[in-house]
Amino acid sequence: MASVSLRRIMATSISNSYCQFGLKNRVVGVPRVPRRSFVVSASNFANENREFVIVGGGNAAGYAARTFVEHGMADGRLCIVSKVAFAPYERPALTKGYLFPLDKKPARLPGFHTCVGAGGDRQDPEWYQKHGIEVLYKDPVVSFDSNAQTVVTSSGKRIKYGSLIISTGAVSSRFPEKIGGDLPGVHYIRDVADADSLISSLQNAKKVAIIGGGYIGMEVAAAATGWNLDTTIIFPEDHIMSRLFTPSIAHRYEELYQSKGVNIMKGSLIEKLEAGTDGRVARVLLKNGTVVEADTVIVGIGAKPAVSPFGAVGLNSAVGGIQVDSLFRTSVPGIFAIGDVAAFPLKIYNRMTRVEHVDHARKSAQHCVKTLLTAHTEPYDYLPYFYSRVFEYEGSTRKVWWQFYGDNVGETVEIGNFDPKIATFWIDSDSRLKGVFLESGTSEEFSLLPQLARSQPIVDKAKLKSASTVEDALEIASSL
Ligand SMILES: Cc1cc2nc3c(=O)[nH]c(=O)nc-3n(C[C@H](O)[C@H](O)[C@H](O)COP(=O)(O)OP(=O)(O)OC[C@H]3O[C@@H](n4cnc5c(N)ncnc54)[C@H](O)[C@@H]3O)c2cc1C
Ligand SMILES: NC(=O)c1ccc[n+]([C@@H]2O[C@H](COP(=O)([O-])OP(=O)(O)OC[C@H]3O[C@@H](n4cnc5c(N)ncnc54)[C@H](O)[C@@H]3O)[C@@H](O)[C@H]2O)c1
Ligand SMILES: O=C1O[C@H]([C@@H](O)CO)C(O)=C1O
Repeated sequence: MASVSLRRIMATSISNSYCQFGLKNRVVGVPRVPRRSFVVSASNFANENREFVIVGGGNAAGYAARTFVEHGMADGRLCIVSKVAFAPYERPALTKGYLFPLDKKPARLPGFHTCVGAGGDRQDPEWYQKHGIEVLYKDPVVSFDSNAQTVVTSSGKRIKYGSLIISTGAVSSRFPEKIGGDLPGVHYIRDVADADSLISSLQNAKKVAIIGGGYIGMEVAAAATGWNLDTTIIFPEDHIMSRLFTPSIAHRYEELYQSKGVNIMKGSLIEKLEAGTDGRVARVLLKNGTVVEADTVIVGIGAKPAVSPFGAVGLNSAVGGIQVDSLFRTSVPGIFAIGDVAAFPLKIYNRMTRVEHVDHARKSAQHCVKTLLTAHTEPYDYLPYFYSRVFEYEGSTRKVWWQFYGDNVGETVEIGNFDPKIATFWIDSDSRLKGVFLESGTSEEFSLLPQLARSQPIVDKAKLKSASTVEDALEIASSL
Protein backbone atom coordinates (compact mmCIF):
# COMPACT_ATOMS: atom_id res chain seq x y z
CA MET A 1 0.00 0.00 0.00
CA ALA A 2 2.76 2.40 1.04
CA SER A 3 4.76 1.76 -2.12
CA VAL A 4 1.70 2.33 -4.36
CA SER A 5 1.11 5.76 -2.90
CA LEU A 6 4.79 6.61 -3.15
CA ARG A 7 4.69 5.58 -6.77
CA ARG A 8 1.75 7.87 -7.30
CA ILE A 9 3.51 10.77 -5.58
CA MET A 10 6.57 10.21 -7.79
CA ALA A 11 4.53 10.06 -10.98
CA THR A 12 2.68 13.27 -10.12
CA SER A 13 5.82 15.13 -9.11
CA ILE A 14 7.58 14.15 -12.29
CA SER A 15 4.73 14.95 -14.67
CA ASN A 16 4.20 18.32 -12.98
CA SER A 17 7.81 19.17 -13.43
CA TYR A 18 8.40 18.30 -17.09
CA CYS A 19 10.79 20.68 -18.79
CA GLN A 20 9.05 23.52 -20.52
CA PHE A 21 11.97 24.60 -22.65
CA GLY A 22 11.67 22.24 -25.62
CA LEU A 23 15.29 22.94 -26.51
CA LYS A 24 16.82 21.23 -29.47
CA ASN A 25 19.40 19.02 -27.90
CA ARG A 26 17.71 17.87 -24.76
CA VAL A 27 15.72 14.76 -24.15
CA VAL A 28 12.05 15.66 -24.31
CA GLY A 29 9.82 14.85 -21.36
CA VAL A 30 12.47 14.54 -18.68
CA PRO A 31 11.81 15.51 -15.10
CA ARG A 32 12.53 19.07 -14.09
CA VAL A 33 13.17 19.44 -10.43
CA PRO A 34 12.12 22.33 -8.24
CA ARG A 35 14.91 24.44 -6.70
CA ARG A 36 15.68 22.14 -3.78
CA SER A 37 15.18 18.69 -5.19
CA PHE A 38 12.76 16.32 -3.52
CA VAL A 39 13.71 12.94 -2.19
CA VAL A 40 11.35 10.01 -1.97
CA SER A 41 12.69 8.25 1.01
CA ALA A 42 11.43 4.66 0.71
CA SER A 43 14.69 2.72 0.60
CA ASN A 44 13.87 0.57 -2.45
CA PHE A 45 12.39 3.47 -4.33
CA ALA A 46 14.69 6.33 -3.59
CA ASN A 47 15.20 8.14 -6.89
CA GLU A 48 16.30 11.72 -6.57
CA ASN A 49 15.53 13.75 -9.67
CA ARG A 50 17.92 16.22 -11.19
CA GLU A 51 17.44 18.00 -14.46
CA PHE A 52 21.15 18.11 -15.31
CA VAL A 53 23.79 15.82 -13.86
CA ILE A 54 27.54 16.12 -14.47
CA VAL A 55 29.55 13.06 -13.46
CA GLY A 56 33.10 13.99 -12.48
CA GLY A 57 34.06 17.20 -10.70
CA GLY A 58 37.28 17.96 -12.59
CA ASN A 59 38.56 20.59 -14.95
CA ALA A 60 35.84 20.28 -17.60
CA ALA A 61 33.06 20.13 -14.97
CA GLY A 62 34.14 23.50 -13.54
CA TYR A 63 33.87 25.16 -16.96
CA ALA A 64 30.58 23.37 -17.67
CA ALA A 65 29.16 24.68 -14.38
CA ARG A 66 30.21 28.20 -15.30
CA THR A 67 28.43 27.87 -18.66
CA PHE A 68 25.23 26.68 -16.93
CA VAL A 69 25.41 29.77 -14.71
CA GLU A 70 26.00 32.05 -17.70
CA HIS A 71 22.79 30.69 -19.25
CA GLY A 72 20.82 31.10 -16.03
CA MET A 73 20.25 27.33 -15.96
CA ALA A 74 22.23 26.21 -12.93
CA ASP A 75 20.24 27.29 -9.92
CA GLY A 76 18.43 24.25 -8.48
CA ARG A 77 18.79 22.29 -11.70
CA LEU A 78 22.41 21.18 -11.81
CA CYS A 79 24.08 18.49 -9.75
CA ILE A 80 27.78 17.55 -9.98
CA VAL A 81 28.65 14.09 -8.74
CA SER A 82 32.30 14.15 -7.75
CA LYS A 83 34.71 11.46 -6.66
CA VAL A 84 37.01 13.88 -4.83
CA ALA A 85 36.74 16.15 -1.81
CA PHE A 86 37.44 19.40 -3.70
CA ALA A 87 35.47 21.67 -5.98
CA PRO A 88 36.75 21.56 -9.60
CA TYR A 89 40.28 22.91 -10.00
CA GLU A 90 42.85 23.64 -12.72
CA ARG A 91 44.68 20.32 -12.81
CA PRO A 92 47.77 21.73 -14.66
CA ALA A 93 48.84 23.46 -11.45
CA LEU A 94 49.58 20.08 -9.82
CA THR A 95 52.87 19.56 -11.66
CA LYS A 96 53.74 23.25 -11.76
CA GLY A 97 53.07 25.70 -8.90
CA TYR A 98 51.89 22.92 -6.57
CA LEU A 99 55.36 21.33 -6.60
CA PHE A 100 57.34 24.46 -5.82
CA PRO A 101 59.57 23.95 -2.78
CA LEU A 102 57.62 24.58 0.42
CA ASP A 103 59.48 27.83 1.14
CA LYS A 104 58.76 29.19 -2.37
CA LYS A 105 55.03 29.86 -2.03
CA PRO A 106 53.63 26.73 -3.67
CA ALA A 107 50.11 26.91 -5.13
CA ARG A 108 47.41 25.44 -2.91
CA LEU A 109 43.63 25.27 -3.05
CA PRO A 110 41.50 27.34 -2.99
CA GLY A 111 43.99 29.35 -5.12
CA PHE A 112 43.52 27.42 -8.37
CA HIS A 113 39.89 26.37 -8.53
CA THR A 114 38.43 26.70 -12.01
CA CYS A 115 38.09 28.98 -13.85
CA VAL A 116 41.18 31.00 -12.84
CA GLY A 117 43.36 29.29 -15.45
CA ALA A 118 41.35 30.99 -18.20
CA GLY A 119 40.91 34.27 -16.35
CA GLY A 120 37.46 33.51 -14.89
CA ASP A 121 36.00 33.50 -11.37
CA ARG A 122 37.62 31.37 -8.70
CA GLN A 123 34.78 28.89 -8.18
CA ASP A 124 35.31 27.72 -4.62
CA PRO A 125 32.69 25.55 -2.84
CA GLU A 126 30.78 28.69 -1.80
CA TRP A 127 30.48 29.70 -5.46
CA TYR A 128 28.58 26.47 -6.18
CA GLN A 129 26.32 27.05 -3.18
CA LYS A 130 25.69 30.65 -4.18
CA HIS A 131 24.63 29.54 -7.65
CA GLY A 132 22.36 26.78 -6.38
CA ILE A 133 24.56 24.00 -7.79
CA GLU A 134 24.58 20.83 -5.75
CA VAL A 135 27.97 19.12 -5.55
CA LEU A 136 28.12 15.62 -4.11
CA TYR A 137 31.72 15.33 -2.90
CA LYS A 138 33.53 12.02 -2.43
CA ASP A 139 30.61 10.06 -3.82
CA PRO A 140 31.55 8.63 -7.23
CA VAL A 141 29.06 7.13 -9.62
CA VAL A 142 29.39 3.36 -9.46
CA SER A 143 26.63 2.24 -11.79
CA PHE A 144 24.43 3.59 -14.49
CA ASP A 145 21.22 2.60 -16.27
CA SER A 146 20.53 4.49 -19.48
CA ASN A 147 16.99 3.06 -19.85
CA ALA A 148 15.97 4.19 -16.39
CA GLN A 149 18.05 7.40 -16.80
CA THR A 150 19.70 6.85 -13.43
CA VAL A 151 23.15 6.85 -11.92
CA VAL A 152 23.91 5.29 -8.54
CA THR A 153 26.65 6.69 -6.32
CA SER A 154 28.94 4.82 -3.93
CA SER A 155 26.86 5.99 -0.96
CA GLY A 156 23.77 4.46 -2.58
CA LYS A 157 22.14 7.63 -3.93
CA ARG A 158 20.06 6.83 -7.01
CA ILE A 159 19.81 9.94 -9.17
CA LYS A 160 17.44 10.20 -12.11
CA TYR A 161 18.73 12.69 -14.63
CA GLY A 162 17.18 14.61 -17.46
CA SER A 163 20.49 15.17 -19.26
CA LEU A 164 23.79 13.61 -18.26
CA ILE A 165 27.27 14.97 -18.97
CA ILE A 166 30.10 12.49 -18.51
CA SER A 167 33.30 14.33 -17.58
CA THR A 168 35.21 11.59 -15.82
CA GLY A 169 38.57 12.50 -17.37
CA ALA A 170 41.38 9.99 -17.33
CA VAL A 171 43.36 7.94 -14.84
CA SER A 172 47.12 7.50 -14.65
CA SER A 173 48.51 4.39 -16.28
CA ARG A 174 50.23 2.32 -13.60
CA PHE A 175 52.90 -0.31 -13.40
CA PRO A 176 51.50 -3.64 -12.23
CA GLU A 177 51.87 -4.57 -8.58
CA LYS A 178 54.02 -7.57 -9.52
CA ILE A 179 56.79 -5.29 -10.81
CA GLY A 180 56.55 -2.97 -7.81
CA GLY A 181 54.05 -0.45 -9.19
CA ASP A 182 52.27 -0.08 -5.83
CA LEU A 183 55.29 0.09 -3.50
CA PRO A 184 55.40 2.87 -0.90
CA GLY A 185 57.43 5.73 -2.39
CA VAL A 186 56.14 5.06 -5.93
CA HIS A 187 53.91 7.95 -7.03
CA TYR A 188 51.47 8.64 -9.84
CA ILE A 189 50.11 12.12 -10.19
CA ARG A 190 46.57 12.91 -11.22
CA ASP A 191 44.91 14.70 -8.31
CA VAL A 192 45.55 16.76 -5.19
CA ALA A 193 45.81 13.68 -2.98
CA ASP A 194 48.51 12.27 -5.29
CA ALA A 195 50.41 15.57 -5.29
CA ASP A 196 50.23 15.81 -1.48
CA SER A 197 51.51 12.27 -1.16
CA LEU A 198 54.40 13.08 -3.52
CA ILE A 199 55.26 16.20 -1.54
CA SER A 200 55.45 14.19 1.67
CA SER A 201 57.96 11.87 -0.04
CA LEU A 202 59.95 14.79 -1.52
CA GLN A 203 60.39 16.25 1.96
CA ASN A 204 62.58 13.29 2.90
CA ALA A 205 63.88 12.38 -0.53
CA LYS A 206 67.49 12.31 -1.68
CA LYS A 207 67.39 10.41 -4.95
CA VAL A 208 64.43 10.69 -7.24
CA ALA A 209 63.76 8.59 -10.34
CA ILE A 210 61.15 9.74 -12.81
CA ILE A 211 59.82 7.20 -15.28
CA GLY A 212 58.39 8.52 -18.54
CA GLY A 213 59.71 11.30 -20.74
CA GLY A 214 56.38 12.97 -21.51
CA TYR A 215 54.57 15.89 -19.87
CA ILE A 216 54.63 14.58 -16.32
CA GLY A 217 58.21 13.40 -16.64
CA MET A 218 59.42 16.77 -17.89
CA GLU A 219 57.41 18.85 -15.42
CA VAL A 220 58.17 16.72 -12.35
CA ALA A 221 61.88 16.42 -13.21
CA ALA A 222 62.05 20.22 -13.43
CA ALA A 223 60.21 20.52 -10.11
CA ALA A 224 62.61 18.08 -8.42
CA THR A 225 65.56 20.31 -9.34
CA GLY A 226 63.84 23.09 -7.37
CA TRP A 227 64.02 20.78 -4.35
CA ASN A 228 67.77 20.23 -5.04
CA LEU A 229 67.28 16.49 -5.39
CA ASP A 230 69.46 14.05 -7.26
CA THR A 231 67.10 13.48 -10.20
CA THR A 232 67.12 10.88 -12.98
CA ILE A 233 64.57 10.70 -15.76
CA ILE A 234 64.17 7.37 -17.54
CA PHE A 235 62.21 6.75 -20.74
CA PRO A 236 62.07 4.25 -23.59
CA GLU A 237 62.31 6.62 -26.56
CA ASP A 238 65.48 8.14 -28.00
CA HIS A 239 64.49 11.67 -26.98
CA ILE A 240 62.33 13.49 -24.53
CA MET A 241 58.66 14.36 -25.31
CA SER A 242 58.82 12.19 -28.39
CA ARG A 243 55.14 12.54 -29.25
CA LEU A 244 55.55 16.23 -30.00
CA PHE A 245 59.15 17.45 -30.02
CA THR A 246 61.48 17.01 -32.97
CA PRO A 247 64.85 15.46 -32.03
CA SER A 248 66.32 18.94 -32.37
CA ILE A 249 63.84 20.63 -29.99
CA ALA A 250 64.26 17.73 -27.56
CA HIS A 251 68.06 18.05 -27.68
CA ARG A 252 67.87 21.70 -26.49
CA TYR A 253 65.62 20.81 -23.56
CA GLU A 254 67.71 17.76 -22.65
CA GLU A 255 70.82 19.96 -22.49
CA LEU A 256 68.97 22.43 -20.29
CA TYR A 257 67.82 19.66 -17.93
CA GLN A 258 71.36 18.28 -17.79
CA SER A 259 72.71 21.74 -17.02
CA LYS A 260 70.33 21.77 -14.05
CA GLY A 261 71.79 18.47 -12.87
CA VAL A 262 69.17 16.03 -14.18
CA ASN A 263 70.49 12.62 -15.36
CA ILE A 264 68.77 11.47 -18.53
CA MET A 265 68.49 7.77 -19.38
CA LYS A 266 67.04 7.27 -22.85
CA GLY A 267 66.04 4.09 -24.62
CA SER A 268 65.52 2.44 -21.22
CA LEU A 269 62.82 -0.04 -20.36
CA ILE A 270 61.80 -0.90 -16.82
CA GLU A 271 62.30 -4.44 -15.50
CA LYS A 272 60.99 -3.76 -11.99
CA LEU A 273 60.84 -1.39 -9.04
CA GLU A 274 62.42 -2.99 -6.01
CA ALA A 275 61.90 -2.36 -2.30
CA GLY A 276 64.58 -1.94 0.36
CA THR A 277 64.50 -3.62 3.76
CA ASP A 278 62.00 -1.03 5.03
CA GLY A 279 59.51 -2.03 2.32
CA ARG A 280 59.79 1.32 0.50
CA VAL A 281 61.00 1.56 -3.05
CA ALA A 282 64.81 1.63 -3.13
CA ARG A 283 65.81 1.09 -6.74
CA VAL A 284 64.67 0.88 -10.34
CA LEU A 285 65.97 -2.07 -12.33
CA LEU A 286 66.21 -1.52 -16.08
CA LYS A 287 65.89 -4.28 -18.66
CA ASN A 288 69.48 -3.62 -19.78
CA GLY A 289 70.68 -4.54 -16.29
CA THR A 290 71.31 -0.99 -15.04
CA VAL A 291 70.23 -0.26 -11.46
CA VAL A 292 69.10 3.26 -10.52
CA GLU A 293 69.00 3.89 -6.77
CA ALA A 294 65.95 5.94 -5.78
CA ASP A 295 64.02 6.55 -2.57
CA THR A 296 61.17 8.23 -4.48
CA VAL A 297 59.86 7.21 -7.90
CA ILE A 298 57.38 9.21 -9.95
CA VAL A 299 55.70 7.34 -12.77
CA GLY A 300 54.35 9.38 -15.71
CA ILE A 301 53.68 6.77 -18.37
CA GLY A 302 50.45 8.14 -19.80
CA ALA A 303 46.77 8.11 -18.94
CA LYS A 304 43.68 6.11 -19.85
CA PRO A 305 40.18 7.50 -20.34
CA ALA A 306 37.93 6.84 -17.31
CA VAL A 307 34.99 5.28 -19.15
CA SER A 308 33.59 3.09 -16.38
CA PRO A 309 30.66 2.62 -15.70
CA PHE A 310 29.53 4.31 -18.93
CA GLY A 311 30.92 1.92 -21.55
CA ALA A 312 27.43 1.06 -22.78
CA VAL A 313 26.96 4.52 -24.32
CA GLY A 314 29.52 3.55 -26.96
CA LEU A 315 33.31 3.59 -27.02
CA ASN A 316 35.70 4.45 -29.81
CA SER A 317 37.98 1.49 -30.41
CA ALA A 318 40.70 3.45 -32.23
CA VAL A 319 41.41 6.30 -29.80
CA GLY A 320 39.65 4.98 -26.70
CA GLY A 321 37.12 6.97 -24.72
CA ILE A 322 33.44 7.64 -25.19
CA GLN A 323 32.45 8.36 -28.76
CA VAL A 324 30.62 11.64 -29.32
CA ASP A 325 29.61 13.70 -32.32
CA SER A 326 30.60 17.29 -33.03
CA LEU A 327 28.05 18.47 -30.41
CA PHE A 328 29.37 16.07 -27.74
CA ARG A 329 26.31 13.80 -28.01
CA THR A 330 26.91 10.13 -27.32
CA SER A 331 24.87 7.47 -29.09
CA VAL A 332 22.29 7.69 -26.26
CA PRO A 333 19.96 10.70 -26.46
CA GLY A 334 20.45 13.08 -23.54
CA ILE A 335 23.92 11.79 -22.66
CA PHE A 336 27.01 13.83 -23.49
CA ALA A 337 30.76 13.39 -22.88
CA ILE A 338 33.43 16.10 -22.67
CA GLY A 339 37.10 16.59 -21.81
CA ASP A 340 39.73 13.84 -21.70
CA VAL A 341 37.17 11.02 -21.84
CA ALA A 342 35.50 12.14 -25.09
CA ALA A 343 36.48 10.74 -28.50
CA PHE A 344 35.30 13.49 -30.85
CA PRO A 345 35.59 14.46 -34.54
CA LEU A 346 38.55 16.80 -35.01
CA LYS A 347 36.98 18.75 -37.86
CA ILE A 348 40.07 20.63 -38.99
CA TYR A 349 41.97 17.41 -39.78
CA ASN A 350 38.95 15.22 -40.49
CA ARG A 351 39.73 12.47 -37.99
CA MET A 352 38.49 11.16 -34.65
CA THR A 353 40.63 12.00 -31.67
CA ARG A 354 40.84 12.37 -27.92
CA VAL A 355 42.69 15.32 -26.45
CA GLU A 356 44.09 15.08 -22.92
CA HIS A 357 44.81 18.79 -22.44
CA VAL A 358 43.12 21.50 -20.51
CA ASP A 359 42.26 23.86 -23.36
CA HIS A 360 40.04 21.18 -24.88
CA ALA A 361 38.57 20.33 -21.46
CA ARG A 362 37.53 23.97 -21.10
CA LYS A 363 36.29 24.49 -24.65
CA SER A 364 34.48 21.16 -24.97
CA ALA A 365 32.63 21.87 -21.72
CA GLN A 366 31.54 25.30 -22.89
CA HIS A 367 30.53 24.06 -26.34
CA CYS A 368 28.59 21.08 -25.00
CA VAL A 369 26.62 23.04 -22.43
CA LYS A 370 25.82 25.81 -24.90
CA THR A 371 24.55 23.16 -27.30
CA LEU A 372 22.52 21.51 -24.57
CA LEU A 373 20.88 24.71 -23.38
CA THR A 374 20.31 26.66 -26.57
CA ALA A 375 19.50 26.09 -30.21
CA HIS A 376 23.24 26.34 -30.97
CA THR A 377 24.24 23.56 -33.38
CA GLU A 378 27.57 24.70 -34.73
CA PRO A 379 29.98 21.76 -34.80
CA TYR A 380 32.95 21.87 -32.45
CA ASP A 381 35.91 22.97 -34.55
CA TYR A 382 38.89 22.51 -32.28
CA LEU A 383 42.46 23.57 -33.01
CA PRO A 384 44.83 21.41 -30.92
CA TYR A 385 46.81 23.46 -28.40
CA PHE A 386 49.41 22.10 -26.00
CA TYR A 387 51.75 23.95 -23.67
CA SER A 388 54.06 23.54 -20.74
CA ARG A 389 56.00 25.70 -18.32
CA VAL A 390 58.97 24.45 -16.30
CA PHE A 391 61.67 25.77 -13.95
CA GLU A 392 59.24 28.48 -12.89
CA TYR A 393 60.12 28.47 -9.20
CA GLU A 394 61.67 31.53 -7.61
CA GLY A 395 65.46 31.55 -7.99
CA SER A 396 65.47 29.43 -11.16
CA THR A 397 68.10 30.72 -13.57
CA ARG A 398 66.14 29.83 -16.70
CA LYS A 399 62.36 29.74 -16.80
CA VAL A 400 60.98 27.90 -19.79
CA TRP A 401 57.59 28.06 -21.46
CA TRP A 402 56.42 26.75 -24.78
CA GLN A 403 53.21 26.49 -26.78
CA PHE A 404 52.29 24.37 -29.77
CA TYR A 405 49.25 24.74 -32.06
CA GLY A 406 48.07 22.48 -34.85
CA ASP A 407 49.34 19.14 -36.10
CA ASN A 408 52.95 17.96 -35.93
CA VAL A 409 53.02 16.37 -39.37
CA GLY A 410 55.37 16.88 -42.31
CA GLU A 411 58.80 18.42 -42.55
CA THR A 412 60.06 20.95 -40.05
CA VAL A 413 61.85 24.28 -40.28
CA GLU A 414 63.50 25.42 -37.07
CA ILE A 415 64.60 28.97 -36.35
CA GLY A 416 66.40 30.30 -33.29
CA ASN A 417 69.05 28.97 -30.98
CA PHE A 418 67.10 28.50 -27.71
CA ASP A 419 68.84 31.52 -26.25
CA PRO A 420 66.10 31.83 -25.22
CA LYS A 421 63.79 31.54 -28.25
CA ILE A 422 63.14 28.82 -30.73
CA ALA A 423 60.34 28.38 -33.27
CA THR A 424 59.57 25.25 -35.27
CA PHE A 425 57.15 25.09 -38.18
CA TRP A 426 55.65 21.82 -39.47
CA ILE A 427 54.96 21.94 -43.22
CA ASP A 428 53.16 19.20 -45.15
CA SER A 429 53.84 17.88 -48.65
CA ASP A 430 51.55 20.55 -50.15
CA SER A 431 53.71 23.23 -48.47
CA ARG A 432 50.93 24.04 -45.99
CA LEU A 433 51.93 25.11 -42.53
CA LYS A 434 50.30 22.54 -40.22
CA GLY A 435 51.83 23.13 -36.81
CA VAL A 436 53.90 25.70 -34.99
CA PHE A 437 55.93 25.57 -31.78
CA LEU A 438 57.40 28.53 -29.91
CA GLU A 439 59.64 28.65 -26.84
CA SER A 440 60.01 31.85 -24.79
CA GLY A 441 57.87 34.03 -27.04
CA THR A 442 56.21 37.26 -26.04
CA SER A 443 52.45 37.21 -25.61
CA GLU A 444 52.06 38.96 -28.99
CA GLU A 445 54.20 36.29 -30.65
CA PHE A 446 52.29 33.46 -28.95
CA SER A 447 49.04 35.02 -30.14
CA LEU A 448 50.15 34.54 -33.76
CA LEU A 449 50.42 30.77 -33.40
CA PRO A 450 46.71 29.83 -33.43
CA GLN A 451 46.11 32.14 -36.38
CA LEU A 452 48.90 30.45 -38.34
CA ALA A 453 47.91 26.90 -37.46
CA ARG A 454 44.25 27.62 -38.17
CA SER A 455 44.80 29.32 -41.53
CA GLN A 456 47.43 26.79 -42.72
CA PRO A 457 49.10 29.17 -45.22
CA ILE A 458 51.19 27.87 -48.12
CA VAL A 459 54.77 28.45 -47.01
CA ASP A 460 57.80 29.33 -49.06
CA LYS A 461 60.20 27.06 -47.19
CA ALA A 462 63.33 28.69 -48.56
CA LYS A 463 62.14 32.11 -47.45
CA LEU A 464 61.15 30.82 -44.02
CA LYS A 465 64.51 29.09 -43.60
CA SER A 466 66.28 32.34 -44.46
CA ALA A 467 64.78 34.09 -41.42
CA SER A 468 67.55 35.19 -39.10
CA THR A 469 65.45 35.44 -35.96
CA VAL A 470 62.30 33.89 -34.52
CA GLU A 471 60.62 37.30 -34.83
CA ASP A 472 61.45 37.42 -38.58
CA ALA A 473 60.23 33.85 -39.09
CA LEU A 474 56.89 34.59 -37.43
CA GLU A 475 56.55 37.72 -39.52
CA ILE A 476 57.30 35.85 -42.74
CA ALA A 477 54.82 33.06 -41.88
CA SER A 478 52.14 35.58 -40.87
CA SER A 479 52.49 37.58 -44.08
CA LEU A 480 51.72 34.56 -46.29
C1 LIG B 1 49.37 16.49 -13.23
C2 LIG B 1 48.72 16.99 -14.48
C3 LIG B 1 49.15 18.18 -15.06
C4 LIG B 1 48.56 18.63 -16.23
N1 LIG B 1 49.02 19.77 -16.80
C5 LIG B 1 48.49 20.20 -17.96
C6 LIG B 1 48.98 21.37 -18.60
O1 LIG B 1 49.91 22.01 -18.14
N2 LIG B 1 48.40 21.76 -19.74
C7 LIG B 1 47.38 21.08 -20.31
O2 LIG B 1 46.90 21.47 -21.37
N3 LIG B 1 46.87 19.97 -19.72
C8 LIG B 1 47.42 19.52 -18.57
N4 LIG B 1 46.94 18.38 -17.99
C9 LIG B 1 45.79 17.71 -18.59
C10 LIG B 1 44.50 18.36 -18.09
O3 LIG B 1 44.58 18.56 -16.71
C11 LIG B 1 43.33 17.48 -18.44
O4 LIG B 1 43.23 17.45 -19.84
C12 LIG B 1 42.04 17.99 -17.83
O5 LIG B 1 42.11 17.93 -16.43
C13 LIG B 1 40.87 17.16 -18.33
O6 LIG B 1 39.70 17.59 -17.70
P1 LIG B 1 38.51 16.54 -17.43
O7 LIG B 1 37.48 17.26 -16.65
O8 LIG B 1 38.18 15.85 -18.67
O9 LIG B 1 39.18 15.46 -16.48
P2 LIG B 1 39.68 15.65 -14.98
O10 LIG B 1 40.15 17.04 -14.74
O11 LIG B 1 40.64 14.53 -14.73
O12 LIG B 1 38.39 15.42 -14.08
C14 LIG B 1 37.72 14.20 -14.06
C15 LIG B 1 37.13 14.03 -12.68
O13 LIG B 1 36.18 12.99 -12.71
C16 LIG B 1 36.31 12.22 -11.54
N5 LIG B 1 35.70 10.91 -11.78
C17 LIG B 1 36.15 9.87 -12.51
N6 LIG B 1 35.26 8.84 -12.47
C18 LIG B 1 34.23 9.26 -11.72
C19 LIG B 1 33.01 8.65 -11.31
N7 LIG B 1 32.66 7.42 -11.67
N8 LIG B 1 32.17 9.37 -10.50
C20 LIG B 1 32.49 10.63 -10.13
N9 LIG B 1 33.63 11.25 -10.49
C21 LIG B 1 34.48 10.57 -11.27
C22 LIG B 1 37.80 12.18 -11.31
O14 LIG B 1 38.09 11.83 -9.98
C23 LIG B 1 38.17 13.63 -11.63
O15 LIG B 1 38.07 14.44 -10.50
C24 LIG B 1 47.52 17.90 -16.82
C25 LIG B 1 47.08 16.69 -16.23
C26 LIG B 1 47.69 16.24 -15.09
C27 LIG B 1 47.23 14.95 -14.47
N1 LIG C 1 51.53 20.34 -19.96
C1 LIG C 1 50.62 19.40 -20.19
O1 LIG C 1 49.84 19.45 -21.13
C2 LIG C 1 50.51 18.24 -19.24
C3 LIG C 1 51.29 18.20 -18.08
C4 LIG C 1 51.17 17.09 -17.25
C5 LIG C 1 50.28 16.08 -17.57
N2 LIG C 1 49.55 16.17 -18.69
C6 LIG C 1 48.60 15.10 -19.04
O2 LIG C 1 48.64 14.10 -18.04
C7 LIG C 1 48.52 12.82 -18.63
C8 LIG C 1 49.68 11.95 -18.24
O3 LIG C 1 50.90 12.54 -18.70
P1 LIG C 1 52.16 11.63 -18.94
O4 LIG C 1 53.35 12.51 -18.97
O5 LIG C 1 52.13 10.49 -18.01
O6 LIG C 1 51.89 11.02 -20.40
P2 LIG C 1 52.67 11.22 -21.79
O7 LIG C 1 51.94 10.41 -22.77
O8 LIG C 1 52.94 12.65 -22.06
O9 LIG C 1 54.10 10.55 -21.55
C9 LIG C 1 54.24 9.20 -21.27
C10 LIG C 1 55.71 8.82 -21.27
O10 LIG C 1 55.87 7.55 -20.65
C11 LIG C 1 56.58 6.69 -21.51
N3 LIG C 1 56.09 5.33 -21.29
C12 LIG C 1 54.92 4.82 -21.71
N4 LIG C 1 54.80 3.54 -21.29
C13 LIG C 1 55.92 3.27 -20.58
C14 LIG C 1 56.40 2.13 -19.89
N5 LIG C 1 55.68 1.00 -19.82
N6 LIG C 1 57.57 2.22 -19.27
C15 LIG C 1 58.31 3.36 -19.30
N7 LIG C 1 57.92 4.47 -19.93
C16 LIG C 1 56.73 4.42 -20.58
C17 LIG C 1 56.27 7.21 -22.90
O11 LIG C 1 57.14 6.68 -23.78
C18 LIG C 1 56.35 8.70 -22.64
O12 LIG C 1 57.71 9.09 -22.58
C19 LIG C 1 48.41 13.03 -20.12
O13 LIG C 1 47.05 13.07 -20.40
C20 LIG C 1 49.00 14.40 -20.31
O14 LIG C 1 48.47 15.07 -21.44
C21 LIG C 1 49.64 17.22 -19.54
O1 LIG D 1 46.14 26.40 -17.14
C1 LIG D 1 46.65 26.47 -16.05
O2 LIG D 1 45.96 26.71 -14.87
C2 LIG D 1 46.92 26.63 -13.81
C3 LIG D 1 47.05 27.90 -13.09
O3 LIG D 1 47.20 28.95 -14.01
C4 LIG D 1 45.88 28.18 -12.22
O4 LIG D 1 46.20 29.22 -11.36
C5 LIG D 1 48.17 26.36 -14.46
O5 LIG D 1 49.31 26.22 -13.80
C6 LIG D 1 48.00 26.29 -15.77
O6 LIG D 1 48.94 26.02 -16.63
